Amino acid sequence: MSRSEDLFKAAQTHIPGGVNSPVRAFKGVGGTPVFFKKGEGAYLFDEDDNQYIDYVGSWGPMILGHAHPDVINAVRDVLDNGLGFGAPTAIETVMADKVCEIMPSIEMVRMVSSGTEATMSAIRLARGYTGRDKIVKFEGCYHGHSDSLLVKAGSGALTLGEPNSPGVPASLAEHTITLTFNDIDNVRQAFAEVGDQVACIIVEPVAGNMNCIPPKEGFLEGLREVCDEYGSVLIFDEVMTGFRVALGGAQAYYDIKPDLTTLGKVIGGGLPVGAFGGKREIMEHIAPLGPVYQAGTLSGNPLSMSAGLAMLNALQQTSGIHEQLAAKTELLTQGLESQALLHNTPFTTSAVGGMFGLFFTEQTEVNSYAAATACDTERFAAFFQGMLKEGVYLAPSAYEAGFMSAAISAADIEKTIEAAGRVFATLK
Ligand SMILES: Cc1ncc(COP(=O)(O)O)c(C=O)c1O
Ligand SMILES: N[C@H](C=O)CCC(=O)O
Repeated sequence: MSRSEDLFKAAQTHIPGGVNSPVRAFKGVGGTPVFFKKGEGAYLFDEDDNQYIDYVGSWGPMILGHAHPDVINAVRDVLDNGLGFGAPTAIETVMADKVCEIMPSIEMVRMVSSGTEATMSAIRLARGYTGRDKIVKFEGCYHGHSDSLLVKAGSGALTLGEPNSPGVPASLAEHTITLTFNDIDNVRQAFAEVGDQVACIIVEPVAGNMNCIPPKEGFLEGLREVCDEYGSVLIFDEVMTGFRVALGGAQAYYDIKPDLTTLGKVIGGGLPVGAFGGKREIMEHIAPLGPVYQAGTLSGNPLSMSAGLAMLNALQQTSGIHEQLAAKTELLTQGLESQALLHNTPFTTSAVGGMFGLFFTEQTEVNSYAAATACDTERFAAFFQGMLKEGVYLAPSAYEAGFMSAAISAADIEKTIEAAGRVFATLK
């Protein structure tokens, strides 16, 4: 790790905390962040030439594994034509058609450059469409770092202990109502009081930014009902779950139709992309069709569109890929649970499709923010460091989901489980 240590030291001179996104700093697990130089299939290679089985996948987009030839070649094919024009290109329509085909709740879609932009724009659209200011989100859910959404947020904000970020004006944060994920009674109660002022509910249909917490049966259905009753817009933030838990995302997996959907990660094949889309009636309020302004110089960038389209085509054309991802995730989580049991470590897991969670807890199931934040984060940190030494790269925070890729083999999973056995044996 000596080169990573040197690089981290050098990075801190001109980059705040030495990283360009806070979770990368390893504050939740201690030690020095690993500096990577290459990814290939299931593996990452660091600057010291160590190899790791990767269960982060760039936080989700590398669903086919790193440097997948279809994606790399798609980028190569358009590279020589120029990197962007700030004007329409044909591939944007192909992408829009593909997204609408895969997710039928989306009748129109607008491309942006990150998940943050997607959720920020969807919220503005919901406000503009309904003429209401208040929004509802859930504690521990993360929807990027726009002001309205950095209230009781998950991911790095939770890892660093700042779920309510300084810098967000109180006069803006007061419009964000934060409720309890998986508690539909809490939602009904809040709507009984102020429902007619609520522009939208935004939710991660599978919460992946406070570890990985699947929705309880009836929770998402309840949100749909409440939004219908009060005329609020239901936004599924599928930046993580889209094209991952099923080709059609969590909305296909749970068979619930949101009004708007936000996308990111997979849709760019690893390049910076986001998107938001949904009902035509709502999307027609976006400029230039309607008055709600939203724009982006780099939106629909040809490289990102080509990479994303290659990814979506590969996912669509590889039969059974999501079933295989789910089966491999199950193999991993069950194997880890067995090893933990063998070594008397209180531990449980969650899994939805190609997403999973690891919890150091006596509880057998973790389905709330309170339960997730009651888990033993010190043990998680020790486990993380042990696994890193064993050549397994997990998300460097107890408040992040893990991601399976199609490139990870049964043999890689077996190696991971054996490594975990050795690490569990060392945990106090
Ligand atoms: C569910 C969810 N929404 C939104 C975002 C924001 O995406 P980005 O980091 O691309 O801005 C993320 C990840 O960061 C996410 O996991
Ligand atoms: N949880 C985030 C993405 O889903 C982690 C990525 C980041 O903030 O750098």
